[in-house]
Amino acid sequence: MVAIQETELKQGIFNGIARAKGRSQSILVSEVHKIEHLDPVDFFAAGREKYLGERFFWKDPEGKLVLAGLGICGQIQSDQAADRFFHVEKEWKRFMDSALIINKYQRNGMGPTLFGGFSFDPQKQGTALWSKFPEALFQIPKYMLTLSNGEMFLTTNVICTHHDDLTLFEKVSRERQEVLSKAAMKQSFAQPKLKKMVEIEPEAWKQAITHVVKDLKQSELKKVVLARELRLHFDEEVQAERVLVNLLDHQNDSFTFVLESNNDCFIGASPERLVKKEGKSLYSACLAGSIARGNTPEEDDRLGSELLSDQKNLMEHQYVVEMIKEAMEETCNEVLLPEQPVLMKMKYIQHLYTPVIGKNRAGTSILHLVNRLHPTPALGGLPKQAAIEKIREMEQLDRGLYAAPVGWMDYQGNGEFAVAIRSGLIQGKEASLFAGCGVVADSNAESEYKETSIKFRPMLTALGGKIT
Ligand SMILES: C=C(O[C@@H]1C=C(C(=O)O)C=C[C@H]1O)C(=O)O
Ligand SMILES: [Mg+2]
Repeated sequence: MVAIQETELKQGIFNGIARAKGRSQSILVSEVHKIEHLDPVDFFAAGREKYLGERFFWKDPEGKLVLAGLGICGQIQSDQAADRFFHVEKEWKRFMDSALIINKYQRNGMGPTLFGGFSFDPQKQGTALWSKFPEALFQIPKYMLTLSNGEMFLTTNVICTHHDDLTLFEKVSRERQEVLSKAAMKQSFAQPKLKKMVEIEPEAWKQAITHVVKDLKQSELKKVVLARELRLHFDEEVQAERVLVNLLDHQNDSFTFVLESNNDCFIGASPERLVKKEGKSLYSACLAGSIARGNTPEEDDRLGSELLSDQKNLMEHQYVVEMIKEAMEETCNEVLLPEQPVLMKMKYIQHLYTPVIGKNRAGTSILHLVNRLHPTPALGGLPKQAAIEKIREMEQLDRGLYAAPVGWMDYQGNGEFAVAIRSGLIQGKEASLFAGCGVVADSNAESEYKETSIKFRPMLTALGGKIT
């Protein structure tokens, strides 16, 4: 079992309380410890009893960084459409301005770290489906495990107020020990049985595609992404841990994320980065244009080559490249990207992929970039505003956090956001899955329908179902 030396946290809380008294405001104390190896999923699962509904999980595709957060030490939310990015930024800065940070490791994703996401379109009328998630939802966890390049760290975050005394330290230290003892035990999670699968209005969806294709031929619109929903019914409550383990096993080269809010759970394995910031280095990705994987290596190669030279898919992709390049050039001195896309092969699907790298000019925050980039034409369309309005008008689906930015940022301003696709919302014994596709002037409703069916597969398989 992992035991932690207590002196630094005790001193930190002592100083935090003194600072809270001096300034008449609450103070965040954050302490980082290097710990022995733990399985991050076991850590996440250790929070089931006490912190259910207040947990998150993140893994980047290479597994260089894994985060698992338990409990809510602080939360930033917004239901305001206009300034939600700015609001999160401002509140986060307020926490950080007075925070006491004990962290001798100069690495990303530890110490005070914010995890959460934004909704796709705060101006679209929401439905009951996403009632547990505001337009922006970010958590500062009580306990956070960081797996950073193979080494493991535990961050403890505590809010100190002027009413507190050192019994706060005793409480936190007891609670933390409890979490670590539980995390040291392996747990198993049942695979619920899928009883029923309902495709929401597939025919109406195809008609919407045909309608949009007509619009694309008659207006300034070049691309619109339309998405649809699958509703699943199970014999028992679905536990996020089971789905998470399945995603990590079968979609390991994705961004894997879990964000709980109340009793609902948003979860997914996305191949698509929105933006990553590491010091001055910025990374983004253009991912659009899709084709199935082949059943044999030869068929797979043939499909890959077909995708690389298919005009409809190249067009779908090129719109994304143009927009991301332009957005990155606004804040970067130098933007590098290859001239031609390459293939990104996932388990069930292959995509056209263009990586983008930039050197950030001083002062641009990751949230500024998230705001500028979201939604890229891979998830919204082009021109941005007209496409969002078309989606608002034509799409039945309440996207909620689907296709929107989900990710983390730390107190040093580093962070990463993925585009939350290949995702689903678990609600007790039910779940909704989401999938969309880029509609351009050459699109055909039937093949876009098939493309979205493939895109449901990662989540559907993780939930124990399959598409025949
Ligand atoms: C919208 C989704 O995927 C996006 C649409 C793609 C396409 O239409 O070719 C490809 C990758 C993603 O940017 C989804 O998976 O739901
Ligand atoms: Mg497509």
